[in-house]
Formats: sequence, C-alpha cells, structure tokens
Amino acid sequence: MSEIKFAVLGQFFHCPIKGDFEYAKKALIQVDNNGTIVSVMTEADVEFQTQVSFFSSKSKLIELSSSQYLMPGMVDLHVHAPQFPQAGKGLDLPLYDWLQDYTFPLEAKFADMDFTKQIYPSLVKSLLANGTTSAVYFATIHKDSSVELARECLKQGQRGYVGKVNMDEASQCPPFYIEHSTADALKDTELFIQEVIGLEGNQHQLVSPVLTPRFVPSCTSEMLQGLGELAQKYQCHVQTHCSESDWARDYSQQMYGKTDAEIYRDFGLMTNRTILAHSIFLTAADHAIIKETGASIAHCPLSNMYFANAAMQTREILDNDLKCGLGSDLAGAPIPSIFHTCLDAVNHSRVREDGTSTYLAADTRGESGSRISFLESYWMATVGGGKAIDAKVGLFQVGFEFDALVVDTAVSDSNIFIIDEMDSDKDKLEKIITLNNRQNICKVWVKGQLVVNK
Ligand SMILES: Nc1nc2[nH]cnc2c(=O)[nH]1
Repeated sequence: MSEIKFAVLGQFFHCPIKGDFEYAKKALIQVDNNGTIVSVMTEADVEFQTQVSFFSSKSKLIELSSSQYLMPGMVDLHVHAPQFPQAGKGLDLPLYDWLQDYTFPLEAKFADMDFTKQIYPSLVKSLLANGTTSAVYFATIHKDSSVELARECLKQGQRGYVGKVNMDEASQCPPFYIEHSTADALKDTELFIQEVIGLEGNQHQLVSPVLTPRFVPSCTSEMLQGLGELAQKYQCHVQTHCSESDWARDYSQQMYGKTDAEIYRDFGLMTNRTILAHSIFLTAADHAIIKETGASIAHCPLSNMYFANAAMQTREILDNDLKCGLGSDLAGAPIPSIFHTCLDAVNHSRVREDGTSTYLAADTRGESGSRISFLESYWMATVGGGKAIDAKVGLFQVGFEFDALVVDTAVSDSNIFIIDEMDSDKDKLEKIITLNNRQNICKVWVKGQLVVNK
C-alpha cells in the first residue's frame, strides 16, 4: 500500500452531478505518494478526529482557514500556446483574416527555440496561477518547439496534452507557415508522439501527445488520412476545430459535401479521446456521431462571440449528454482563466436565450429555454473537462487524482465578498465561480504535487 503524502483539512466544493453541487464544511482528504485521493472523510466519520490528530502529529496536515475553499483543479480543453503574446489584441478581424494576418505570422516564429523558451514558461506559469491544472494545447507545426512545450508542462508540474499542429493545404496556409511535405509532417508527428511519451520525468504520463489537424481547411485529405492512422496506431488524443464559423462550415461542405464531424469520422479521427473545439454548427447527425464515438466538445464561449457568427447549442449538448468541457481558446479570446470562461459560458447562453434586437418583440427575440446555470458551467470546467481528457480529475473522490486549488476569499485584493449570515452555500460557490481572480488562488496541486504556493 502506498504511503500517505499529506492530508488536507477544510471545506470543499465540487459538482458530482451536472447542475448540482456538494459542499463539505469540514473534510479530511488523504492523498498518497502517487497523488491519488485515498480517503475522503467528514466529521460524521467516527475516525475523523483520530485521523486529524494523527496527520497533525506527523506534520502531514494542511489545515485551511475559514476563508479558504478547496476546489477541484480547472481543465482548459482548448489553448493555443503560441498565441499567448497575441492575447488581448487583434480581435478586430473575422477568423480567416485573423489567422492569415496575425496568427500565422506569430506562430511561424516558434521555429526559433529561443523565442519558444521565452514564451512557453510564462504561459504555463500563468495558467497554473489561474488554477488550470490540466491544459489541452495546440502548439505549432514545429516538432522541437512543440516538444519543448510538453517539457515545460512537465517541469512546472502541469497536466499537459500537447499537439504538434498539422497544416499542409497550400491554398490555405501561407508559404512561410506550412509543412515541408505531408509525408515529412506525418513522420515528424510520429516522432513527436514518441518523444513526448519518452520525455525524462514523464513516467507517469503527466504530459501526453495529441494529434492535431488544425482544421479541415488547413489539411489535405492525405494528411487527415495519415493522422487518422496514427490515432488508431497510438490510441492517443486528437484535437481539432469543428464547425466553428459560417466560413469554416461552408468550406467543408464545398470541399467534401460533408460536415466537419462526418469528415473527421470518415478519416478515423473521431474516437473517445477526440476533443472538438467550438462545434457551433452541429447538425442532429453530428450530435449522433459525437455521442456514438464518445468524442468531446470544448466550448469556448468568449471566442465564439468573436469568430462563430452564432451562439453555441450548449443547452442541447448538455441535455443530450454529449461530453463537453470548457476552453479558453487563448488567444481567440484573451483571458487565461477557466473561472472566467465559466462566467462567459453563462453569459453566452443568456444572450442566446434573450436575443439581442430591440426591433423585435421580446418573445420573438431569442431562443427560449437555452440558458445554462453557473453550476452547469462549473461542472463543465471540472468534471466535463476531466471526462474529455480521460483522466480521473474534477472530483474529490477516492481513486481520483488530487488536482486541486485553494481559493482564499480573504486576500487583501479580493473581489469576492462573502457574508456567512447572508450567503447560502450555493451563493458562496456562485460568487467564487464568477468573482475569482488569480490573486485568490493561493495553492494549486497537480497529481498531489504543490505547484503554486502563495
Ligand atoms: N479560434 C481559432 N480557430 C481556428 N481555426 C483554425 N485555427 C484556429 C485558431 O488558431 N483559433
């Protein structure tokens, strides 16, 4: 039996059931040397006090204060790592022009390892400080630079899913940012998979490789075919963009006469480890394909407001029990925080429900019944994300990995203001979801390893 590394004593929130939450006022969570939760006790357990005293006497007890809340780590299902320097600017163009004018020139710079090493450490640090314990990254087309991102995740202790981007369609990619050849790119991708799996210190697979066809327009059918074969061979994760905008949806129809989900399925890219970013223009048949294959959706609400030309079917996706989590889509949206994304997801659904045009009567303006709740968005950010990456994270339950953070509502520069006599447990959780900032996050653990400690 593995040894207990530490035990945390304090209050916690988590969401075992979509749309609901659990609050434990005083709990003791024991974590073993592998970073796995081996016991979750509350005061109702007869052994509770004895265990608390035991871990205290061994100096293995981490006791939270009354203003501190233990929460599951956040899962960001869609981050463009090389776009970090672009965050907060350049969102004035539609998707196609934004890629060509701003994004591809920036991503091309990651051929330079010095530039890579200047950017990626700050990005990983920033995400961890915002409570993102697991991140699913698009890197760039450059193998060595992409491996460096995986190495950086490992170094800072973040659960990282990293993809070397593939793009080889000459009509859609600029000459300065395109694979040398499809065959070379596929070889590089296979090497990338092997190098990431074999990284020094990655025995527990904290970082994993992800096959990453950028999206249908940037890939030839040979590339999609080759990546589909690698997905079957290595059983690794796959990530891509799916039906993100009118333009992207129409491109697929013109080229293949199919939707993105149908194209990915037909090339063997839809598996229960596939993450489809955006997924705005889904048909009923797409829903069926996604459900049948067990693929997941990364909902990126803020970026959708810039690029999607439409609102996400979040309500239907949740009601249809499709696997769905949240993505920041840095830097199609500027904010590196999945707490913020929770708020965006709710806002996005409310705008959809209400509609926008003041020239229309209220009852014809929006799509009634399409809102989602704060608890549903938080569920997506934790449990939904965990299911998408196929990791046991997002809940404080025995057998789950201890990926967690401590939110302190009493830090001097806090936006969260809790009054115990006035705020119910649900009020407190909603306040934390909506008002939490990185200054409130004082501790972060990934797989039982303390990676942020303020
Ligand atoms: N939001 C977003 N959509 C894309 N579609 C293809 N590439 C991208 C990208 O970098 N960001």
